[in-house]
Amino acid sequence: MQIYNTQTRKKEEFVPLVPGKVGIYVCGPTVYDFIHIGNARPTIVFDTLRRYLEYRGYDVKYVQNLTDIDDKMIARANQEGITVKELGERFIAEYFKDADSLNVRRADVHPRATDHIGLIIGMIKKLEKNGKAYAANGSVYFSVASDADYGKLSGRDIEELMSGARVEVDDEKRDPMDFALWKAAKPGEPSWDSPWGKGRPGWHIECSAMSTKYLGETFDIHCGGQDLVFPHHENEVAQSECATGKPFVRYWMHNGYINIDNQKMSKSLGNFFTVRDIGKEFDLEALRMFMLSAHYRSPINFSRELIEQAKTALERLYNAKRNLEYLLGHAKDEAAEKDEAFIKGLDGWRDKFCAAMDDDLNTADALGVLFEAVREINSVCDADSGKAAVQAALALLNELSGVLGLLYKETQVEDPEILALVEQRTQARKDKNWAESDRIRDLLKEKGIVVEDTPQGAKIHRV
Ligand SMILES: Nc1ncnc2c1ncn2[C@@H]1O[C@H](COP(=O)(O)OP(=O)(O)OP(=O)(O)O)[C@@H](O)[C@H]1O
Ligand SMILES: [Zn+2]
Repeated sequence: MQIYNTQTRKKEEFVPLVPGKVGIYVCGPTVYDFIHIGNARPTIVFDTLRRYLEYRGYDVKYVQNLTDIDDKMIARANQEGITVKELGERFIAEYFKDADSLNVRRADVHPRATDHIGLIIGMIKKLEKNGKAYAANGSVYFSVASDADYGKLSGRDIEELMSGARVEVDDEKRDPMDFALWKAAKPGEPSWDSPWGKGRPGWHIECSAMSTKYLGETFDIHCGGQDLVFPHHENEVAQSECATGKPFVRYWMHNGYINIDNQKMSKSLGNFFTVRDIGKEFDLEALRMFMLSAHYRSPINFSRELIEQAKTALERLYNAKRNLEYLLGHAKDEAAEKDEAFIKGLDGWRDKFCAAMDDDLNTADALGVLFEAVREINSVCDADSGKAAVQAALALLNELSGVLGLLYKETQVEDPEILALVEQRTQARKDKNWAESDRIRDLLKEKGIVVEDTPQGAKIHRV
């Protein structure tokens, strides 16, 4: 697989550190509010990366942190009159609700910053010992000037950064580019004991400390949105490499923005839609489809029309699936003449799908392949097809859409109450009692069941 590595600014062949195993760290949300659909992009895209690597046989360890202490957390908790801990618990639960409704699998570990204070302090002490950090008035800062490699991830020139940085009045930092590893406690803020007095960790250090704990000092893939390249990830590299003396991350992957009118969707600009709100208007599987319809590094300008399009595209996949399930229930055991070539041809679709995903996780092209495959399946599979052919087509459709985390909703209806209603409706139609048949159809619709009358009888499926 080729991966575009932000650090080298080119596509590189992905070779894991340990054959057969992959360690992935994704910067997760700061849990002070509901996530917006910009935040949902890395969540969905990197969940798909994980699924694909597993599909290709890798044993993946996937870690996503939850930032549950920082300035935004403290400000919001004060505003709401609750503790930072209560705020964190509330929005961690809300985050998982959204992740579940986007069919994003739980990470193997979801470390929280506040559960790792001792570990973080240990790393800061190491940096101090290595001459890379200094304490000032109960806070500790990373000394950017002490790190000759600083700027290598984002490709920024350190001299330029230094000269451009603003010097704050009363600044206790030696250089304006230095950043906080530990922040001395202010009155009313949550704090922990440390060698420098009471305080709390800075944001960047939590990711360095927790990724190392769960994935090792050097690991394979680190992901996040483009806005994190600088300063967050640049600072992570500096902290980790200066603490361990080893290379930190082998491949850096960054997703492009979800924009509104070509401006990044963000809380501070107020131009955002939460996943929860979009979920009131659309089935969130359509939002997942929308995210995967573009390459993860391309910006997407958000519009409702694009989600509508994604919904229609998704419906085409579900129709194909239902059709195959229906055919399977009626197909003959013996193969039709056309079946052998058709079954052989299915492997070609799988190969093309993987070729697209191998090209820097090109989900847009992979979806294109899936739709081409569906077009062929729809035109070849019919009432004459043998069972094996229909089964193979259905398996391929489920397999490839499963890699993308799509097409997971139940399509078959087994609920006895629903089946009894369908039976009553069939009887009403036989009796030419159209009013009753329409009434039952509407009742079924309310329960999310659509009835289609075919020459073979009533076909039902979930909406
Ligand atoms: N508009 C966007 N498009 C794509 N990814 C985004 C967007 N906004 C944030 N992200 C990503 O979402 C993840 C969670 O970010 P974080 O919790 O820092 O967001 P936030 O601070 O709440 O967002 P905001 O940028 O709106 O203030 C990060 O990987 C970040 O890069
Ligand atoms: Zn991070």
